[in-house]
Amino acid sequence: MDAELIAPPPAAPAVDDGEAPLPHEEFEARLRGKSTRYHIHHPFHVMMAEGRLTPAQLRGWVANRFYYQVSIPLKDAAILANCPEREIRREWIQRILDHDGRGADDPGGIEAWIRLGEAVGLTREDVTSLRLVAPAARFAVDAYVNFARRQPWEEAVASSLTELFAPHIHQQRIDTWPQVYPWVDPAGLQYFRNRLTQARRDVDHGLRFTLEHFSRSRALQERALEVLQFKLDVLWALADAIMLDQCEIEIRGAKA
Ligand SMILES: O=C(O)c1cc(C(=O)O)c2c(n1)C(=O)C(=O)c1cc(C(=O)O)[nH]c1-2
Repeated sequence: MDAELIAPPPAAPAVDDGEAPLPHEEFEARLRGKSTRYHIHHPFHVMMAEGRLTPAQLRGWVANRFYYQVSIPLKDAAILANCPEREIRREWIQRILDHDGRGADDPGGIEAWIRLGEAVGLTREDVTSLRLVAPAARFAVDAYVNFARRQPWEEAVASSLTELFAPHIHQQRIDTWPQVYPWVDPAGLQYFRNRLTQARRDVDHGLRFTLEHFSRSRALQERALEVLQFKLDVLWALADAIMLDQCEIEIRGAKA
């Protein structure tokens, strides 16, 4: 099954409708203005930051989110496969290495997420087997990978720009978890620390490209905003899926 249905409609051709493109500063402000729809505002993430998740719920989030972690390199490989520009590929390939790792000295983000799993009390096998991943979480993440496979690579680049807002949520976890979840081994937070610099570097590149490429017409700029909204919806749907999964587990537990 794939999750194509929640992807936005195919791109409209970049017609010159007479409206001038927004200046870069204004276009960037519109993209950044999408932060109000970021999953940091989702009730599950609000509860997480306030320390209101039970250990089982926090473990459920880590286990489900692992499916996003292992899918990001597939999404980035789809962008590489569709992109004929060597300069872009040279930069973009770093993202795959960040997650997959470069060898023993740099085991990469997927390994760091497994260690986060261990820090919250899961086993490596609990995480890597994907047996705790809810069906709707898979659907949300697959929609993102399928989008990158099927849509123009330039749109897939723009869809990664939710990372504009990610350093804030990573920093929030680094700041709050030691107080509100003192039972979590702090070594497990290394994933979030690594992402602070990696996400900023990714965003520099992705934003520069998006501002240039999509400013060729006002219609293209609107399309970039639509694509960013699609990705925000993927993250929101993923949080919905995880929250509902935790409710279902509790209901089953109460019945048992
Ligand atoms: O923990 C988060 O809330 C969060 C959000 C996002 C995001 O905004 O897409 C990413 C990440 N983390 C992340 O760790 C990561 O590596 C990442 C890559 C991408 C992407 O779209 O290419 N998003 C994100």
